[in-house]
Amino acid sequence: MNSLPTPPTSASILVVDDEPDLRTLYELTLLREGYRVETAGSVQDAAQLLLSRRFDVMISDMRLPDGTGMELLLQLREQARPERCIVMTAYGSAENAVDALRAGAFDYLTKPVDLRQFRQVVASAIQGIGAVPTPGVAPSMAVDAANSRPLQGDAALKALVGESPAMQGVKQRIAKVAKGMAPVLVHGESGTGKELVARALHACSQRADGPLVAVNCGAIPENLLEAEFFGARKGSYTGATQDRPGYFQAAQGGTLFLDEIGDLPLAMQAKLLRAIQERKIRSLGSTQEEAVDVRIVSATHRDLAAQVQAGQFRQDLFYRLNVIEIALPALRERRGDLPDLCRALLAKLAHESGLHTPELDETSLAQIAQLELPGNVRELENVLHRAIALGDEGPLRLPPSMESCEATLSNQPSSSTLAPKPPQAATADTPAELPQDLQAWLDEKERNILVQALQDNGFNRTATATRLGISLRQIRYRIERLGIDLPSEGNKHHGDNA
Ligand SMILES: Nc1ncnc2c1ncn2[C@@H]1O[C@H](COP(=O)(O)OP(=O)(O)OP(=O)(O)O)[C@@H](O)[C@H]1O
Repeated sequence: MNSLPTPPTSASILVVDDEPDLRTLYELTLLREGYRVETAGSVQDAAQLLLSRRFDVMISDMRLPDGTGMELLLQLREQARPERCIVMTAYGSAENAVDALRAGAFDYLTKPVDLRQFRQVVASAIQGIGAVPTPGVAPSMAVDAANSRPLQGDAALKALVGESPAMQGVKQRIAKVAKGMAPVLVHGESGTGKELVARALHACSQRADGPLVAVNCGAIPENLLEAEFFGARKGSYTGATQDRPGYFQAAQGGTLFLDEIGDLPLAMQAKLLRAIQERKIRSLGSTQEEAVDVRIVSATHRDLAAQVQAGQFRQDLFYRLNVIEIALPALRERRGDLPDLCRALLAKLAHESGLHTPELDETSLAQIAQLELPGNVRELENVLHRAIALGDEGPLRLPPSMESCEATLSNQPSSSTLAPKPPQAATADTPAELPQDLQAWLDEKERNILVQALQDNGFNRTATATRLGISLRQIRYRIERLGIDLPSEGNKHHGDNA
């Protein structure tokens, strides 16, 4: 079967398809790429081959005469085999593809298979296996080699501070799903660390050497979305004086992180869905389509399922993005992580600002424990930033006049060691009735505070940021996120190429 000479360390691939012509086409395509190939026409034949040897990758059609590619995939997973699986599904059967990804397939291809895409997906599955094992070598080698990026991935996981059971679960899930191509949707309140999760997914994947492109979907003007995502050819719109790559091109071979995906307008959702399904994009003003090899990680603080119900988010796109979900806990659900978080954030802030790292003693921790912190870790970071900036030598103390904290102090009785807040400060801001939609309620509060502070500071963002104890980047981000219109200056920051 395998007649062409192959390099001694080439990867080995098993192709399973019952149509002899297609089998030959795939086999020849792969042999030309320098891989070693075996083929099988049924589940039984494939199982027989798998009994006798290991492969690096198995590519299987979904529908086979005596079963399904899914059965083979599940068998491999049950036996904890190292083969990466690519399944081929009929055009339009999105459910099969999603089910296969959920069951642990590395990736899927839609029939009729585009050979360029076929080569790309296989290359992507092989990439990161490292020193590709020759047949007969212990399977663990392939697994170890596939994990050949422990330091980068470890560092990114460590940046996600917190050892509470909820955070341990999140980190385990990241490590488990990082290696595949399945789209991941990260869900969590604002400030819970969704971007850190996306970075960890990228760093733990075999794409870690490729780019990570982070995009805030809510911050791009609607008329620029298409050009920003897919690129634009010179002259395609006023101001396009040269060819410009889009986020998809910039993320080629890496990860595209779509933050605030729930803010994407419906028209753009349709275009994004097409790009994800076809894995091809067309730059604005171009007649040519180009293939893209990008892993999609998206994030939202919204309830996307509810947005689907309300007709604000396309169900098919939701289905595509949400193949794997990672839910990030709010800080109030993991209060036990506060000491570790404070230590890590203080060290980071002190390093960034050149200020000393204050000691955290029981009193400082007790003070911090009194804060509700509805803005999660980002709010904790802001509180600590202000405390360092305003504090004296010695252990960290929250300044009694820390106005931005007043609203967040809990109603619980203050400890005598704390700088006590008048109870009315806490209750004045507490709604008579609990909000139906906490995030919308918090957004509204945040918006009012920002508008007030911007007005007080003549719409100078730097002065407003200083007044509120947050960084310029954060205030820009919040202004964009909450859609606050500034009288003179436009906000141009939307993509953030890491
Ligand atoms: N577990 C964590 N460990 C350390 N730092 C964290 C953690 N979670 C969040 N942070 C810090 O909090 C800030 C906000 O995090 P991040 O931007 O990832 O949140 P987010 O959930 O993406 O927020 P948003 O929805 O508002 O975009 C960042 O400075 C980040 O480094």
